[in-house]
Amino acid sequence: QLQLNYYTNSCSKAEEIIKQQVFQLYNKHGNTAISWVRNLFHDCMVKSCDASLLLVTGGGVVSEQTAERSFGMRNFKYVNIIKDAVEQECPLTVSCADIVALSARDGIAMLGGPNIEMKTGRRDSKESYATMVEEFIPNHNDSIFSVLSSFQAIGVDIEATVALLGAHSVGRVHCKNLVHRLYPTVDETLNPSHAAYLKRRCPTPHPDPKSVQYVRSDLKTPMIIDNNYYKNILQHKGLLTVDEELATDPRTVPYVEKMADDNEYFRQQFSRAVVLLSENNPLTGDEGEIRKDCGYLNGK
Ligand code: HEM
Ligand SMILES: [Ca+2]
Ligand SMILES: [Ca+2]
Repeated sequence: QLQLNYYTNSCSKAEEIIKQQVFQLYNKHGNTAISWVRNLFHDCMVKSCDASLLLVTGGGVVSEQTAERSFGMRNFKYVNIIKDAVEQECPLTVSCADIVALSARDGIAMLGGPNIEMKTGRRDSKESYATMVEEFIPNHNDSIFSVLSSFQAIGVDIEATVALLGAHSVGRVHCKNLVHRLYPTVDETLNPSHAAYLKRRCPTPHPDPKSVQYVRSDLKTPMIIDNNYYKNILQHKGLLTVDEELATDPRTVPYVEKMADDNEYFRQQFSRAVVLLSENNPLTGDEGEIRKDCGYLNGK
C-alpha cells in the first residue's frame, strides 16, 4: 500500500532532500523540471510507476529510453544526482520509483504548477519493458479515441486526461514530430499564422533526427504549467495532432473550454490527475527492489 510520508521512520528527510535537489537542478538547468514531468508519464504508463524507464541498456536490459516513443526525452543523467543525495542520508531505502514521482511533484511546483500531496512506498522494477512502450504510450498522431482508452486503462478518466495534457504547456516538440502537419501541405486544422511560424522553425520536411530543431509548446509561458495550453489549442495552435484533437472532440471540448477559462479549475484537475497517474499499479511490499543506482539493477 502506498501511504503519505512512507519514509517518516526510515528516512525522515527523504522528501526534503529530493525537493532540495530538484530545486538546485532547476536553478542550473531549468528544463530538468520539465523532464521530471514527462518522466512520470513515460514511467507510470508503462506497467507501473516503478522506474522501469530509468534502467539503461546493458547486461540483458534493453532500456525503455531507446524506444521510439521516448524520442526527445532528456536529462536522465541528472536523476542520480537526486538519488545519490538521498543514498548519502539513507542507503538503499528510498526507491527510484518514488524519486520519479516526487521529482515530478516538485518539478511541477517549480514550474508554477500546483502543490500536490503524493503518497510514497513504490518499489523499483527488475526489468525495463522496451518492447511494451508502444503498447502503453500513445503516439502523437494517434486518434483521440485510442488516447482516451490508453488512459482509461490505467484508471485516468477523460477529465483527468484533458488535465494531464496541460503538461504540454511547458517544454518543446522537435520538428520531426511536426513536419507531417506542415509538408507537403499544411494541415488545414492548424491556425494559419501559427503554421507559418512553425514552418520558419522547421524549414525542411526531413529534419535531421539528431539536430535539435524544435518549437516551444507554449510561446507565452513556456516555463509555467498553466492553462495557456488550452487557450492555445482552442486557437488551433496545438503542435501535436493529439493537442488539436483534444480541442475538437466532443468528449473533451467541454473540459478544454472550462480549463481555458479557469486556471484554478485546471490546477485542481491537474493535481487530481497527477495523483491518479502516479498511483498506477505500484510495486509494494517485497515486490521488486530498492535500486542503489537508478540506471542499474542491484548487483549488475
Ligand atoms: C496522448 C498523450 C501524449 C502524447 C502522444 C505525448 C507526446 C509528446 C511528444 C511527441 C512530445 C515532444 C517530444 C519531442 O519532440 O521532443 C511531448 C513532450 C512533452 N510531454 Fe507529452 N505526450 C502525451 C501526454 C503527456 C502527459 C500525460 C504528460 C505529463 C503529465 C506529458 C508531458 C510532456 C512534457 C513535459 C513534454 C516536454 C518535454 C521536454 O521539453 O523535454 N505528455 N509529448
Ligand atoms: Ca514503468
Ligand atoms: Ca505555459
